[in-house]
Amino acid sequence: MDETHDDVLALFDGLRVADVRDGMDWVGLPHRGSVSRDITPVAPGMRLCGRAFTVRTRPSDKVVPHGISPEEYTAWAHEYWYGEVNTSKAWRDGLRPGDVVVIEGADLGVGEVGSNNSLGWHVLGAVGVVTSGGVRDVDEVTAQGIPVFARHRSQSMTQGRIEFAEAGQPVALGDVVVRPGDVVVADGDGVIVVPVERAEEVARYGRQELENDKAIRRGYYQSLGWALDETVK
Ligand SMILES: O=C([O-])CC(=O)C(=O)O
Ligand SMILES: [Mg+2]
Repeated sequence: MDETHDDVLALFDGLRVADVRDGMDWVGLPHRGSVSRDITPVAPGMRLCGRAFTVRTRPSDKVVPHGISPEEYTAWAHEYWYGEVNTSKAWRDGLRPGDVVVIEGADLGVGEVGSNNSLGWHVLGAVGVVTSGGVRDVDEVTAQGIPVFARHRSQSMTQGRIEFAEAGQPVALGDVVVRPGDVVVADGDGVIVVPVERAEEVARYGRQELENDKAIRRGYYQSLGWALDETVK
């Protein structure tokens, strides 16, 4: 594991997306980082912080065979499509603990992330997934709790629609560029990407704003006689 990088990630511990946004503003990056607001958590309460592991997919022009039996279709879909064309076999062994799988998707109504692949990537160390494409199996993704942020919910598998293009290169999440190793933070406010070389100072001023906010809200809690919770301690 890259120790320097993990030290940087530790600086973001507990920071909300709003704090990271503030930190970006404080260090002169007001127009950078905030990912399109239509990329949202699958379920309320999902949050993640990690380093970007980038994957790009692309619309496929490969032809789906016609007139084949369902058994032949099974072999084609499982062995050819998921084995060779749209496969995470090409990159998933490169995942390390603390990675966020960031997928540049296509607006094709495809559920390229689901309960199966997101859980498999988590087994290999990923803390969650952010895609500019779609998610399916939303109820199971919710129950499993591995954070997934996506642009839309879509029923379809990828075959005949989307194929793997490359991993480990800069990708687009909407109009935000994400490079491998950039810091990705996501919660109910959406997703923000921090250029890794600015991460330390962004976290410093993000934490300043979080502590400021906590102190004010703690006072309100006390006036209301509310028990203090983690958000104000
Ligand atoms: O099969 C897919 O591409 C997505 C999916 O449903 C899963 O991983 O569970
Ligand atoms: Mg599935």
